[in-house]
Amino acid sequence: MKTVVLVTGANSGIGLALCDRLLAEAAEGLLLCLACRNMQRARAARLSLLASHPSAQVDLLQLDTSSISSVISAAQEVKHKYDRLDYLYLNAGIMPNPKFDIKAFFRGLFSRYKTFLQTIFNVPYIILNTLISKILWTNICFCCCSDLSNPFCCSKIIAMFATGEGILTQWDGVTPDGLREVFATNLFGHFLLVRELEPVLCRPGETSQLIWTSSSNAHRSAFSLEDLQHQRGTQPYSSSKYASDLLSLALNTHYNKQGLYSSVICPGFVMTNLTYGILPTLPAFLWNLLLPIFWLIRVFTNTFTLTTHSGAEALLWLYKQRPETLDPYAKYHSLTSGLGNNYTQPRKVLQHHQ
Ligand SMILES: NC(=O)C1=CN([C@@H]2O[C@H](COP(=O)(O)OP(=O)(O)OC[C@H]3O[C@@H](n4cnc5c(N)ncnc54)[C@H](OP(=O)(O)O)[C@@H]3O)[C@@H](O)[C@H]2O)C=CC1
Ligand SMILES: CC(C)=CCC[C@@H](C)[C@H]1CC[C@H]2C3=C(CC[C@]12C)[C@@]1(C)CCC(=O)C[C@@H]1CC3
Repeated sequence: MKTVVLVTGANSGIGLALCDRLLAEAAEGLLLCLACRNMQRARAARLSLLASHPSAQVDLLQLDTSSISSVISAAQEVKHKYDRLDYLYLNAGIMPNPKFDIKAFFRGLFSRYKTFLQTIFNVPYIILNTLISKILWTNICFCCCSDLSNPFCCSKIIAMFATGEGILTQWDGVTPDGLREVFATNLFGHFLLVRELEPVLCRPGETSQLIWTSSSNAHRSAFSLEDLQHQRGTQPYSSSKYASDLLSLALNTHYNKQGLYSSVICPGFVMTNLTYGILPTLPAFLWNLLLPIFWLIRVFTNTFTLTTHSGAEALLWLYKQRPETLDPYAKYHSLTSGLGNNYTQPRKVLQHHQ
């Protein structure tokens, strides 16, 4: 009997890399279903997978997670075609029209200018302080750096690179169903899919796994139970990802006794269609020019996984785990060391009392 795996948003980026890695791991025993909104792109993805894994069984499913009717008919098709679903990767996601806020970026960077340099060059605090104070006394950046002795200054810069917090602006729309687009695509459509697929996910005596592609950009401050769809805020992506972390926890409470387990992963910062739009003046291939800078940043934060192959690390790692052994309060991070080695690390994301 083959292991049935369904991946949403499988035609590009991290989803496609995951499919490739799953097939490299276990092509023979796998029945892989690519769930995509655009069938032309889905067919192209299928062909590229079959080119490197000719013996693989790869099915296609039309699914637009932002549309209630599409989710319901896709779920019907799955239940009709397969009598089991072992893994459901909830990966499709959007961050509409993200823009890099250059002002906020430099404000964040230079307000901690001295501490940043201190870390990079590892110059003792006292020498650096004297030097920089003399050179930059009149520099406004220096004025901003009011708290040199604060060891969190540098970690704040690293956090800015790791999470993108405070340096991105986004946009959100409304779907024909009347839902906010980011909420519907990233969260609600997936939730509905899980509910609709209950009969094939919850089978007596067997386990199945739900695996959400969340983000380091998931912030509690962006999420409110009173405004689930994030109609009133400016961080819809962050809100939807935080909501997926919470939902995963709730699904565990609800479904574990029926053999269904849910986990969240964070792929790190990966260069994909989702991120290419962030620097709009830069065509996708020119992003590669930034690679040396990104490799340098990676020395300070192992969250710069950069490639889709590396970003899919935690997704693949979870595939190999027994779900009962996983920590529902953890987010599993794809990480890449300064030397380019990929690994997965659980990090506590939600405290029991939250
Ligand atoms: N790149 C990064 O740095 C990070 C990405 N992530 C998350 O990883 C996941 C994958 O994104 P990534 O690979 O980066 O970006 P991509 O844009 O390459 O992949 C997103 C996938 O989701 C699909 N998708 C979008 N909207 C819908 C929809 N309504 N219905 C069905 N499928 C849809 C896209 O299809 P189509 O090709 O038709 O647009 C595409 O296949 C997302 O959930 C994203 O939030 C999380 C953290 C960091
Ligand atoms: C040198 C230079 C021009 C740096 C700018 C880099 C930024 C464009 C990236 C730094 C951290 C990145 C990041 C994301 C987008 C691109 C950055 C802001 C995400 C927000 C993308 C979507 C996610 O889910 C999380 C990512 C966190 C890190």
